[in-house]
Amino acid sequence: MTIRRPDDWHLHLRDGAMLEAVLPETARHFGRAIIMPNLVPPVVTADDANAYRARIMNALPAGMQFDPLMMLYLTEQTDPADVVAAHKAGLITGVKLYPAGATTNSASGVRDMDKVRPVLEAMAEAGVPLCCHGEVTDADIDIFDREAVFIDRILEPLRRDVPQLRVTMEHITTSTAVEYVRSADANLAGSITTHHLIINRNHILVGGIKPHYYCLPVAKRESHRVALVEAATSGDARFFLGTDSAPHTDPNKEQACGCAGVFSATNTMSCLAHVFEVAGALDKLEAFASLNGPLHYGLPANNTTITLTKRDTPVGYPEKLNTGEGPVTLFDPGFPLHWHIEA
Ligand SMILES: NC(=O)N[C@@H](CC(=O)O)C(=O)O
Ligand SMILES: [Zn+2]
Ligand SMILES: [Zn+2]
Repeated sequence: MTIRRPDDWHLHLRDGAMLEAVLPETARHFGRAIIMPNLVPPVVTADDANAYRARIMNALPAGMQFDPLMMLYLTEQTDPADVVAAHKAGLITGVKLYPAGATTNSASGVRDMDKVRPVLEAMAEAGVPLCCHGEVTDADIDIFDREAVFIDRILEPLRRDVPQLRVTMEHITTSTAVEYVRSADANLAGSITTHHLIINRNHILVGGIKPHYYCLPVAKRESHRVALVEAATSGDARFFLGTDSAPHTDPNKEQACGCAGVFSATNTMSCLAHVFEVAGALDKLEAFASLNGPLHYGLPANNTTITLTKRDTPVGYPEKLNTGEGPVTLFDPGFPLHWHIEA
């Protein structure tokens, strides 16, 4: 099966030795990716984004083609003029909202949505997309409810007050989010990860705790996974791939307080072909991975292709990627992957 080259609309490349190790894993199959700005310190200004982009291009092995789409990390100090100018100059694709404390390296994120209202209004006016980590952080809200409460308390009021803002609810994990995106106008889209199409919370918790399946938002019960598969394989243009491939070294995952994040860049396309085949929707894979994302961000689809071939012999993906910072365990879907990718 040959499809347009896919893009990844939510990717963590990190920096330094980790960046060098993980970048080829994405660039091998993907044409572009939205690069998450949650470095330490975060990517908050156009200058930061420019410098980070240069480090990424510098780490790209000779002969590989890849276009990193840069994001700014929204803080309560973000200057609306800097954001609008950076977007106009083509330096950034959008701005990322992390509710403070919601996930990895989100301490500089937003505590009070009123403080960022001027930036969001300027973005709506200038057509700058907003990407959201859609979870509230209130201590009294159960971790399995944090996405649904984000819709009620943050996203719906924001979209009512600033309806022209183009929003992606990223890495959605619930049928509530699927329904919310379906019920909205074209200014709202939902990205879905590879792992949330494959695992539910049992994978994390049954038979011993599995740190390599722990990510945020945390995987929910099976009925939510089924809703995500239905959305992804439906062909509905408002749903597209954002892998949220988020490498952490094994020592950082396998400990009493382990980091959140699943690393799936290497085998994502084989996993997706499997999921779409099981759903009887291989003909919708191209829309989900290669067409719907560019449509939402107002970009053309890639003009090169990749070919996926199903073989009797499974693909021999390694269990771990060795990086200069230590080993990173690759997402294990729990079944053999027979779809081979030729880029
Ligand atoms: N998804 C995760 O569990 N972790 C991401 C952050 C994020 O996307 O929320 C990371 O940076 O490690
Ligand atoms: Zn997130
Ligand atoms: Zn992420």
